[in-house]
Amino acid sequence: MKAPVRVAVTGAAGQIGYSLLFRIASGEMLGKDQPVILQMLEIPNEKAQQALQGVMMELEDCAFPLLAGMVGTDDAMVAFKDADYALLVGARPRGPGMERADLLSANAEIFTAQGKALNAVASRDVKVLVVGNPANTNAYIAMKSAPDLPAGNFTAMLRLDHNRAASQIAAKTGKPVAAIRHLTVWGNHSPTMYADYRFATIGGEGVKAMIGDEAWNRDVFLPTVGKRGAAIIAARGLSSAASAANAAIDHMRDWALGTNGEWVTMGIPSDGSYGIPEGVMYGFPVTCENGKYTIVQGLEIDEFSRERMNVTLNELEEERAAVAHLLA
Ligand SMILES: NC(=O)c1ccc[n+]([C@@H]2O[C@H](COP(=O)([O-])OP(=O)(O)OC[C@H]3O[C@@H](n4cnc5c(N)ncnc54)[C@H](O)[C@@H]3O)[C@@H](O)[C@H]2O)c1
Ligand SMILES: O=C(O)C[C@H](O)C(=O)O
Repeated sequence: MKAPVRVAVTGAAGQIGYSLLFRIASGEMLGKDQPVILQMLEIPNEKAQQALQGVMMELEDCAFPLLAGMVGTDDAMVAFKDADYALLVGARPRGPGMERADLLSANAEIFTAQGKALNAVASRDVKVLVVGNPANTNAYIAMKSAPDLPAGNFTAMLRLDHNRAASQIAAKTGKPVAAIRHLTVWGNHSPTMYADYRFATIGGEGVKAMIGDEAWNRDVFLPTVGKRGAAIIAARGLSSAASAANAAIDHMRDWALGTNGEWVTMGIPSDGSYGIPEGVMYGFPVTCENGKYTIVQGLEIDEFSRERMNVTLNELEEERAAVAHLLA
């Protein structure tokens, strides 16, 4: 039996937490041979802490063979202590009358504090996934607040967008979703994201040629994928939770256990590839092996794609500028 690893999850009593924790404890994220210790963080509020206790009771009641321990806390220094994996889900939601800038600064405070706590107490190899919105900028803030950890340990979740794009393509082509390869989503987890199937294949055949409909790409596919989060909120009255938790599991599993050469999308600090300025937390196509991700290189960027990639880049740069004073 392997030694247990420590998995920190913030916002553990929230919607996504409820879909996520049980799957981590059952081995779906890190493998059926990998025991885990769950270190769960919630806000210092009686109701939230009580709800967290309830979640922990249920985790106990599952008698998961791989669940080697549990910690529930309101202290980030406890939750992140020696963490090997950290899923930062808890964030401040947008309230009535709140502008995007207010949301950015409310979350900047949370992710500055959590970045500092990770810097102080987490494993030096900790793999961090930020789910809480605005995910890319929150991940950027946490990364900047943790100068002693490698910047590449911080990632943002674009995998839900990637999975949404795959399902739309499967529906359009009538092919199984599992057969789609080489798909990606560039940029920000926001409606400006650029879902790109120009390189995608199904059974070795190019998806672009198979669909052969640029108007569908521009007028149906891109808006459907980009606005899917809003469509779910409109339908459910709550934001996506099970699909978001599923994407978080996919992201961490692939990062930790590898993709066997297949592309997945991760929000990562740019290394300058594809003209995206270094350090910007941007969705890229990557492959993963031995616990490391590598950006897929050499893809041709046509004029339409460059335009889309710049729109989402500009939005990220605006978000970065809006929080810059908090990171000084
Ligand atoms: N990146 C993505 O694809 C994606 C997809 C879906 C949702 N999200 C985002 O994920 C976040 C969580 O969604 P949810 O539906 O679970 O929300 P939720 O409101 O149900 O749960 C969030 C939980 O986080 C807790 N929390 C808030 N601040 C915290 C802090 N500083 N430390 C620890 N816990 C804290 C809250 O008390 C709450 O229990 C939201 O920001 C949502 O917009 C992102
Ligand atoms: O869109 C949202 O606000 C929720 C989430 O980020 C999503 O994509 O479902």
